[in-house]
This record gives sequence, C-alpha cells and structure tokens, in this order.
Amino acid sequence: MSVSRESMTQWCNTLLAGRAAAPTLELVDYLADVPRLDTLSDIPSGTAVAIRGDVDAKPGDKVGEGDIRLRSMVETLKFGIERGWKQIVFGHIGRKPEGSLSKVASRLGELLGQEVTLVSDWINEETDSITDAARDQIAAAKPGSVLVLENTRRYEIERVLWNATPDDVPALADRLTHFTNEFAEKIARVYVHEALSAGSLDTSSTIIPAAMDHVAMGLYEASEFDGPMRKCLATQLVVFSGLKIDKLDDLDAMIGRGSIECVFAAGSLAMALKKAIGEIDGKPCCLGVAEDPAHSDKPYFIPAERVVQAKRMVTEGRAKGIKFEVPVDSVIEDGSVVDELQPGQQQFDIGPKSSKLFETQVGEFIATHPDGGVAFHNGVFGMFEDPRFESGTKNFIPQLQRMTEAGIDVYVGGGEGGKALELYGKPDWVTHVFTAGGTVLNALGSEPVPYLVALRLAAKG
Ligand SMILES: Nc1ncnc2c1ncn2[C@@H]1O[C@H](COP(=O)(O)OP(=O)(O)O)[C@@H](O)[C@H]1O
Ligand SMILES: O=C(OP(=O)(O)O)[C@H](O)COP(=O)(O)O
Repeated sequence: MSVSRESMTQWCNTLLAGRAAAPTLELVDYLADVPRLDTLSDIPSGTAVAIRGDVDAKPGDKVGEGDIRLRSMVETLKFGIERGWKQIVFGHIGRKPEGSLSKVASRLGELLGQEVTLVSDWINEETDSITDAARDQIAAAKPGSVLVLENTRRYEIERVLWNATPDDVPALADRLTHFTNEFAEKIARVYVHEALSAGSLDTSSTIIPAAMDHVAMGLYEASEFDGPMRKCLATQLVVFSGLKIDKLDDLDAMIGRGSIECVFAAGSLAMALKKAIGEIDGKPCCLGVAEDPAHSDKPYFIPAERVVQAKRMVTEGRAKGIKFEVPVDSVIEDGSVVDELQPGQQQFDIGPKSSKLFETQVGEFIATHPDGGVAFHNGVFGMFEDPRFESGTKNFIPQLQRMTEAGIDVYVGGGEGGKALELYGKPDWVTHVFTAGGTVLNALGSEPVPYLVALRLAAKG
C-alpha cells in the first residue's frame, strides 16, 4: 500500500490535533482497535518486518544493566525469529541526533543469542530516500535475522513533526509521503510497534504506519497497556510532581475519570494548587519567583491561567470529596527551609513538615482502604539530582513500600519517578514500575498516546 499526499495530510492533521481529533475516544477505545501480534501469525518466513523498538537504552557491561527496555522487546523478536521473519529494528536513542545504537545492537544480540547487525547509514538526508546499501543489506538478510537501523533521530525527517502545527503540514506532506513510501518499498510493509516509551511525534512511530500493509502492537507493549495501565485508570491516590506545569492537564483528566479520592502534589503542580487553595480558603500565599513575571520564560514559572485552572480543579474536586495535599514548607535555593515563600525565593524541594504531612496522609489512605486500593506515583518532589534538594523525594519512597505492604497496588511511572525508586528503594517495594514516563502520563492523562493514534488509523484503513 502506498500513501497519497492527501491522506498523509489528513494523517498529520489528526496526529497534531491530539484529543481534539476524537474527543470521545479513551485509552480503552484505542486499545480495542489496535491489532495484536497474533494477527500477524501467518506472515510468511522471509518477510521483512519493521519493529519500532524501545531502543532508547544505555546497556551497561553485563546483561541486566541498563537494558530493561531492550529485554522488553525479546519476546516479540523471538516470535518473529520463530516465524523466519527478517526483523528490522529501528528507533531513537536520546534527544540529540549524535547517539548511536551500536551498543544496543550488540546487547540485543546477546539477549537473542544470535548476531544482530547494525545498518549504519540508511537515509539519504538530501533526498529523504532509503540508501541503496541499506536496501540491499535488508534484501540479502536471511530468514530469522535481526538488523538494527542506526538512530532515527540522526535524520531530520524523524523530527519534523516535533514542533509542527497544522499550518506546517502542507510544506511537510510531500517529504513525509515520499519517505514513508520509500520505507515501505525498500525496508518493510509490515510494522510492529514494540516501544512503550516512544511517546513523541517521531516519524518512525507516528507516520511510517501510514504506508504499511499490516500493523500490530508488540507483546510487551500490549501487556503493559492491557494490565497495569488499565489498573491505573482506576487509581484512588495519585502522587504527582515534577517541573512541567502542563502535567496539570494530565492530573485534570485523571481526576475527571472519577476514581481519584486523594491527590498529593509537589513541584510545579503543587505551586499552582497551593496558590489556588490559598485563594479559595482566604489564606493567600506567595510562590516566590514562580509567579514573578520577570521569570515567565523559566520552566518553573506558573502562569496565572494555571492558577485559574487549579482553582476550578480544587473547587470541583472538593465538591466530590477529593482531598488535595500540597507542601506546607519548602527548601529554597540556599538549602534553608521556609514555611512561606517570599518574593525572590525559589522552591527546590518540599520541606520536612511536608514529608511528615504526606506520611500521615499515607497512613490515612491505608486506614481507609483496608481491602486494598490503587495508588499511582509519578515524578520527583524536588531537584533530587542535587543532594541539598533530594530529601523530599528520598523520604517519600519508603511510603510506597509501606502502602504495598498494606495491600495497596502501587504503580510508578517511569522517567524521574522510576529513577528515584531505583536510587532510594527497590523495585519490589511497589507493584509495578513502568519502563516509560511520558507515555504513561499520556495514556492516563489528557492527550492520547501518539503511536496509538497512528496504529489505530493504520488498522482502520
Ligand atoms: N522544584 C522542583 N520540583 C520538582 N522537580 C524539579 C524542581 N526543580 C527542578 N526539578 C527537576 O525537574 C525534573 C523533573 O521534572 P519533570 O520533567 O516535570 O518530570 P519527569 O521527567 O518525571 O516528567 C527533575 O530533573 C528535577 O530535578
Ligand atoms: O525515554 C523516553 O521517555 P520517558 O523519559 O518519557 O520515559 C523515550 O525514549 C521517549 O523519549 P523522548 O521524550 O525524547 O521522545
């Protein structure tokens, strides 16, 4: 199947519109429409199958070190090897274009017990065409072989939708149509998405499916969505933090789903909610530089409209009985602790009184859920990479273990929250840790996961 410029234009517009393109569709609807790997069981031996893989990993010296995302692909790759498919794994490593997948290819070889070849130069940047050398290498590969294409983000075509708006689509449509059809003609016409964490608008995960004859989700990805992710849709306690204020939209959407009883917030989300609660309760508070217009270009800045949004969330939430717990003290730039931020001060972590408050509230959550419940934890409470600002995050991780031991199902989003669990706790302190950060927030939050939108579009024809 080749894709026309017209359908590529429509495809891009749907992706860029996100939820607005299909406001009534929920995660479960996307999952219902995306084919699973078993639908490809009859694809014959020798067929080239593109695997958009979770290759953004830093394998250490030994198997098991830094390769959890690569291990997540093994079952799917073995499924293809058993059927004699020629599997072409591709994807990105890091944000910058320089990264190489050479170590990833060797670790995949170790995990699969067979040679995995790296195809180094596979796109001609000037023409957005697949190089003849890459095409010939794939064509000559034996049934059952696995190849890895070098980092997709080396090539501009992978990144063209990152900051695009619908106005950019007319200028991009020809390039994307050409590249996608080249990919289908010279690499593969069957596509498997086995990259749970690939949550950005990368061409490899959101556009290539447009020209595929068949698409499916990989085994791991499907099991993560069908199992833990669905469980998290019914979370009662959400612990949410981090620097990006747009996560407030995700929290808003999660609350809208109706199961949440209690919200613990830290970081930027807490700043917006704290300001809102202060205004609602007639006890206004200062957010320091986070509300100073001179800092409006900084990542920690809270625009006034976010406080308006937070006020609505708190008012509506409280009316439904939802409790919002926000920090009652802060660690500021010089490492000291203050109860109230003053103009000019910046919050870098929650203070000890806030840690105590969260601990008490965890106790209350446990006491009110004697038959179990679900908690979802995401993000970090402060700039934990700096030891002066790690205590808030470090103090809370044992609370996750406490909940698990009390029979609560505890889920941790990947990204920084997952890193904090690795640093200050152990994986078995919680029910499940996701190998993705952004994707989990999209899946549970306000916007659909871009690759699920693409896989659904491809499946629906
Ligand atoms: N006051 C703060 N609260 C929370 N995180 C902060 C703060 N200041 C800086 N950070 C940093 O922001 C990053 C986490 O923010 P964010 O990108 O929103 O989360 P994630 O990466 O989990 O999606 C971490 O690197 C953290 O150190
Ligand atoms: O590490 C990743 O995601 P995560 O930090 O959201 O877990 C993925 O490789 C996505 O990377 P991106 O956010 O650069 O698109």
